[in-house]
Amino acid sequence: MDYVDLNYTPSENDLLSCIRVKAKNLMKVANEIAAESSIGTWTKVQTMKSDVYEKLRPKVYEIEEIGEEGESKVGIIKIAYPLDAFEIENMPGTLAGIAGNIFGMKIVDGLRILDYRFPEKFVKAYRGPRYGIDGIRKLLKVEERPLLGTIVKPKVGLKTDEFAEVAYNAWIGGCDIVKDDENLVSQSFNKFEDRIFKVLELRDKAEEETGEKKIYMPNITAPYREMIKRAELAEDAGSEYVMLDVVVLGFSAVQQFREEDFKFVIHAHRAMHAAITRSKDWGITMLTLAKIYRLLGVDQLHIGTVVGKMEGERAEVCAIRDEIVLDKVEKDDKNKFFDQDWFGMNNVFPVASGGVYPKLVPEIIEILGKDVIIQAGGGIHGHPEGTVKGAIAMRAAIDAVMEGKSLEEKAEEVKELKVALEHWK
Ligand SMILES: O=C(O)[C@@](O)(COP(=O)(O)O)[C@H](O)[C@H](O)COP(=O)(O)O
Ligand SMILES: [Mg+2]
Repeated sequence: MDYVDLNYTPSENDLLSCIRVKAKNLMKVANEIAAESSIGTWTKVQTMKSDVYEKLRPKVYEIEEIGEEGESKVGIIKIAYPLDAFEIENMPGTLAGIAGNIFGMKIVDGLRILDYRFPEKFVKAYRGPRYGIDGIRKLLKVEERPLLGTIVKPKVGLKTDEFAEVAYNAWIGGCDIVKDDENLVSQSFNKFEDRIFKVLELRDKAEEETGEKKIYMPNITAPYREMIKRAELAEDAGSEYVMLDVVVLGFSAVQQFREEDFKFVIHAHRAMHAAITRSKDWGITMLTLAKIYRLLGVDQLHIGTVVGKMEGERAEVCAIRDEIVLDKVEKDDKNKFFDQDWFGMNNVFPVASGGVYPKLVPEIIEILGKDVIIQAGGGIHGHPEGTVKGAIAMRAAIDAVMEGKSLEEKAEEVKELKVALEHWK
């Protein structure tokens, strides 16, 4: 058990990992996971140097058995990795070790990474978000209320002009933000190079007519070099934002994009995350991914709504919010397994999206607070009277909360909200 040292006290400089494991023998599997995720393999090797072994060997410093499932024991293990084992500025390289082969080992019946604690030196090796919540509020000139966004629906299929008109209607109705859907890229019926100019032209028109700052989030997700070309187009067209499907793009592309010289606010969509985050026995928690994306420098990130169509319990979604919003996070041993200091790194604006409609707005704000971007696609374009009225209804729902009124009271003032409350009981 070379890698197990239950008397070890982690140092401030260690990268810490907390893992839920299922296995016949927790001690043995903890030892194997520590080995396989660092300098070891299935057998002793004659090529091992004592200094390598001493300096770079991680230590399993906690093993807590929490239950049994069939013949397997279930436990929470914590491993402390010395930073010298990593090229700390290289996120994909780091994850290849601490979140790589270990998932494939026969000896584990379940392995889920619950949380990482990134020490100061590691955190400071990353740029983090360029804007953070304050920077985005300044840009949109919205001081306190939640921001309102929409996703143009149908997801794909509208021609460029049709798409731009829907965007314009959403802005006129009161949306701050209009975004592409995660799978709208540059299909033949709506080419990116056409859409970006057409939509921003109508954005400008909507700004003039409403006197409000309006934002378009174009999805530039594509193979890297093509993504850069689209970012340059967005820059030329006058976009302050871009949207990245961060999970399908990969950690390398997201890290590299943040290190380019663009000044965009980066909106991170997490399509495919649930393939990694949803199973309670396997994978990596969304909280852990969210911490990684904060380091990599996204400014906005989808975290769930609790009350909408996507999976995500209240405690977990609130824990994720804490990790991306707060500067000093305290552990709760339920979703947050380490105290995490972000050493002044900018925070990330949480995005609540997925099956949202006006009736859910008060609950979302009660759960996540006012520093949230509330997005509705179907909940706006599905309004019986169309997009403009749908946006008016969602905006009124947010205003009701800010004014301390019930939705029903507000619906007496704003008939579009009344229609929406009737339609989506
Ligand atoms: O395609 C959709 O489903 C959405 O555009 C929402 O549309 P609706 O408002 O019409 O539901 C978003 O992609 C989801 O919110 C993503 O999920 P999450 O935010 O959980 O990552
Ligand atoms: Mg979508």
